[in-house]
Amino acid sequence: MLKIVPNEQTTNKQEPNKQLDPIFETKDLNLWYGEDQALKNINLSIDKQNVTAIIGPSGCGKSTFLKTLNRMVELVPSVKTKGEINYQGVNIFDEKINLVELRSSIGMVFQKPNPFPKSIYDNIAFGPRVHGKKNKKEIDALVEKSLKGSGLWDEVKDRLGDSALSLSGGQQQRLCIARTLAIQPDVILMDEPTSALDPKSTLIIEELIQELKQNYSIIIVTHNMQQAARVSDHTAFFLNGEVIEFGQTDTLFQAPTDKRTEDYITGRFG
Ligand SMILES: Nc1ncnc2c1ncn2[C@@H]1O[C@H](COP(=O)(O)OP(=O)(O)OP(=O)(O)O)[C@@H](O)[C@H]1O
Repeated sequence: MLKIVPNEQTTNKQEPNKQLDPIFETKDLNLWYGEDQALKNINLSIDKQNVTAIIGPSGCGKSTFLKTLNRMVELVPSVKTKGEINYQGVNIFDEKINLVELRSSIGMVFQKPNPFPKSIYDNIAFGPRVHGKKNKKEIDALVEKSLKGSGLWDEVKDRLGDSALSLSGGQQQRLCIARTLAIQPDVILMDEPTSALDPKSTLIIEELIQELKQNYSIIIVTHNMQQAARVSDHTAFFLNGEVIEFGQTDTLFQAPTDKRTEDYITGRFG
């Protein structure tokens, strides 16, 4: 959790049974790698406890946008940003922001499953331990809860001491999701989480995304338009670093308002 008091805008919208306020609002967000501009005037409002898909052709800035949401993109030294990203009402570029807290609030799952070469148990326990949890019972409970949350518990509960590398690719990706859940985030960023998986494992992860959105806000980059249509509530279409169209997924796919969106989703380019 970020320990910065949210502004009024956030607190006064927390009414029961009403659409929750946005988890992210970007304002005139621009980003450069050196001299090359990768994001141009991005203004998006992303809902809480929703799945938002980011689609668009290769090189249009999808991953850059995703990694900007928890400032991971700044690991590239040449990166410069301008504009705002308000996360629960707090601008993440504010100098008071603690990046460790920000990144534990906004977890990330990558394209290729990347478990540590450790046991299944230690993969999940690693993050909580780094964040200071020492109590074995507490860590055991968190490991179980996280593996249940990613739908992997029943498959691994009798072999928690086995190497994570002994799991299948799909299981490894669910382990990586469990590892993210163990940090107790509010948001899960997913960068093409199923592109390295077979259709069956893909389906399992897509079903999992539907369950996870009850408790988390999910933003997923995908090249697969059917996947965006299946799993997301809202979709943003990016092109050359700009958001061309953003809206309800059904509307964007069935009645796009911009010709470029239509051309992309009908496979005319990209
Ligand atoms: N580390 C980097 N250094 C310099 N330029 C980069 C870096 N990462 C990305 N870029 C450039 O920024 C632009 C957007 O890249 P990005 O990876 O965000 O696109 P993408 O839409 O996610 O592409 P893909 O679908 O191929 O993964 C591209 O022109 C890319 O070459």
